[in-house]
Amino acid sequence: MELIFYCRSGYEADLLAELQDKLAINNHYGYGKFNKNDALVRFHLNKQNPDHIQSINEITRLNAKLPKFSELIFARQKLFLLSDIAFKTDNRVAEILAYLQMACPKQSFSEVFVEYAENEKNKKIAKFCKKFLVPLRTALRKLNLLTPIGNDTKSSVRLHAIFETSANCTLAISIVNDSSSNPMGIKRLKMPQEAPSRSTLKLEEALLLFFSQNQQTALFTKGMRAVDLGACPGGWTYQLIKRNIIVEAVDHGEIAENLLQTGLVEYYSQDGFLYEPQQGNVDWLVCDMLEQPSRVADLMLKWLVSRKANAAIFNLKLPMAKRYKVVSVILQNIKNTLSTHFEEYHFAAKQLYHNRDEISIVIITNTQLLKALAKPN
Ligand SMILES: C[S@@+](CC[C@H](N)C(=O)[O-])C[C@H]1O[C@@H](n2cnc3c(N)ncnc32)[C@H](O)[C@@H]1O
Repeated sequence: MELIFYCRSGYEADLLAELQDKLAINNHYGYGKFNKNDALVRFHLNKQNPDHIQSINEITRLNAKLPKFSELIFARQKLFLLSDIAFKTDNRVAEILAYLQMACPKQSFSEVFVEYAENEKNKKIAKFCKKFLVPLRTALRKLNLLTPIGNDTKSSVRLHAIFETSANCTLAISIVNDSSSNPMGIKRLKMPQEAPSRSTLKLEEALLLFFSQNQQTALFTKGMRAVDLGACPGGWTYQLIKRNIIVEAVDHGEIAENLLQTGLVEYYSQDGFLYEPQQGNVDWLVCDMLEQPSRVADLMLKWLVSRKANAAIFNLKLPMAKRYKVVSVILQNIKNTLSTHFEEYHFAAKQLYHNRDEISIVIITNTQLLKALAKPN
């Protein structure tokens, strides 16, 4: 059995190191393969018969013992390989359907993605993928292999047709509640016109990835207070005031005038490492200061442990080399400190599409906010 993961181009070795580390926790061993900058890693699991195509049920059972997609920092998508197909004819749709009927007859899918791993080389296949989606989807629908639109009892698996060239295709499946719901594992966002910087998309994506809509509504309520360290020109502050949060924006730089005019932003030209909240504490601490990651992590912990903040969202800049190793030590230190000081806490970390050489982290330590997090989707 082979697993397929997408990641940011250039991060393949980091993702593989993470996979080896996290799979070994449950005694899963194997080997990974990737080409540098391909944005894709294939991981062959030992002790799983490679020639036997497992049933979807078997895959689901196996998946329960693997690290969850949400636990993988560098993975943009988590897939199970069905087959690599070298097309023999021009009728690619027919060949894909023939394979599916042979390998997993009557299996229906919640949806189908025709996609590629996002790298420089693959840009030329984008147009083909876009065109190929319609005939493949139509053919799957005709055979009742796709959950009909509007049907609430959706299949628990998604079909992925992955292309590098039009002559070959890799068929894979993802488990709907343990994978990215975005084609290519990429959350595409439109730059909001009133936001003063593209950085705003980092916080918007983080909120969408880490929380469901219901959770967001419960976690960000009118009148809550936040501190934004390294706020300028104000992209993150913009996301917070959009959610009716009062923001103390801290930075020596210049904050966008339109944010100040909302009446929800108080600007403080101070050092983020020394700043103290105006009312002693806040609901949310956010931080996008480009600083040494361990220094930022320590600062976040200081606020959380002393109850100056109930929750935090922050970015950690990644080092140039051994990124997984360095970051996993920092994250383990964070978790150790949290476990010492809190009976219960929520922690998640991910490299987002809008992150470059950084990762985004969310931590919630406050009991009320943890309850809000328990809201169903
Ligand atoms: C990547 S930018 C933040 C962008 C911002 N999140 C946005 O969405 O517009 C980093 C900011 O951190 C600020 N910064 C760096 N070190 C700081 C410090 N010690 N105290 C306050 N601000 C700091 C910089 O001035 C810079 O404006």
